[in-house]
Amino acid sequence: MDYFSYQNDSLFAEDCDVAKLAKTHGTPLYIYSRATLERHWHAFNNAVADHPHLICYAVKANSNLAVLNVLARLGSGFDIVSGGELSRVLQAGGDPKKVVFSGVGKTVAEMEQALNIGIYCFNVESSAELEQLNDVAGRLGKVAPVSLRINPDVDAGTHPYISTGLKENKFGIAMDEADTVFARAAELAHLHVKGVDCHIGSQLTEIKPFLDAMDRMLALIDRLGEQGIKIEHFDVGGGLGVTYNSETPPHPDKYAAALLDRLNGRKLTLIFEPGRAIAANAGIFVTQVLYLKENSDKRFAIVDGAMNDLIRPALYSAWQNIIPVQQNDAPTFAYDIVGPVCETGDFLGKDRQLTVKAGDLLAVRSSGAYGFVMASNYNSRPRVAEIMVDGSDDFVVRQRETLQQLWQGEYLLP
Ligand SMILES: Cc1ncc(COP(=O)(O)O)c(C=O)c1O
Ligand SMILES: N[C@@H](CCCC[NH3+])C(=O)O
Repeated sequence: MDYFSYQNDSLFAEDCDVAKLAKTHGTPLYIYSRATLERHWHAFNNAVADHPHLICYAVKANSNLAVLNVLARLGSGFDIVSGGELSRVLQAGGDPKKVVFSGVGKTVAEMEQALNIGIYCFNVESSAELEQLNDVAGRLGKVAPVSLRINPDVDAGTHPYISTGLKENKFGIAMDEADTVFARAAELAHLHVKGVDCHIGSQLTEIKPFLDAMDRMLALIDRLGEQGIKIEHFDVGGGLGVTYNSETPPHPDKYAAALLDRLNGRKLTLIFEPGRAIAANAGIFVTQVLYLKENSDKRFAIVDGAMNDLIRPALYSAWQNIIPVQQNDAPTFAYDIVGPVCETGDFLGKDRQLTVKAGDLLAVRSSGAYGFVMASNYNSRPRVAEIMVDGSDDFVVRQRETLQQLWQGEYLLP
């Protein structure tokens, strides 16, 4: 079931006419579907329903308060990477007791904030961070719950910029140091060792790399058990891919079944940190064609949305489907869909077969994850509005930025 589909040639988001939303709220515009977010979260939660688990949505994928609130209402936990994300989770009604804190560069202030609030676990990524966290917890008279993020050195088979589980990547503690760092963690007075975690990359479309990583992590967990270090949970990270084009990532059911099979009866709570798999296909980015331009080689559709609004195509050459908001049968031509930003890399798609004219609306699909959250004000472009649809209702969940907001906090010299 696709909550973004055509009714009489007009694109709908659930029961809302996308063209009408664009007219009411202007373009460019992000539109999210509540039903899709909920379905994707339940897909994970149901997949492990019979096993102790926690689904910690990766806030970085889409941190709009309404998105977090929809998931918090389902009982979701959250994977955060900053004090800012922790504050957002609280603001959205999320339960701090279900928060795991990842990231290679947690500051003392962020550690203090999370310890004072009382989160589920810190995912510690280096020896230096471990010592720092122990000191901070001691100073506050607290015991920090910790999991060590281990870099299993497996190839996730994804884009190099979003691969995180190789030795050459900055993430996690190297596997060959893991036993020593765990032993150190176990003897530090202000830490309580709870778990082991890994996250090998994003947009994985095969189960095998996950299982390769899991085998190495389970071997570590078994060794730690023999040393008397009891591990309560295994956090498998996020990374499950989505269909942007023709990828066929496993359904969470299949993915979880394979992991549970590998657990082989071990009594470990499983933690999942899905971001993209929950949010990407729950959102579209709507943009309007400003001008058509052609030369002897190329046709361009110049649209009002740009790389500052949706950077994935420019940054990773990511392919996202671009579809008309109003379908028709007229002949199609190959267009590069480009934005107004002064960069050659400013494109949303290249060589797309479309029928378009100035004024038409286009929707870039799969834009709910790593879309708005990566937006910038480059070229002094205000960040766009975000809408959430729920059946036939639509809600502004973030207002379009104003020009005044752009230079708020900037000052002229006296
Ligand atoms: C530690 C951690 N957990 C979870 C995620 C979410 O990843 P994804 O959106 O691919 O599920 C990321 C980002 O890759 C991450 O770095
Ligand atoms: N921003 C990336 C994913 C990064 C994953 C974060 N650890 C993307 O759009 O694909």
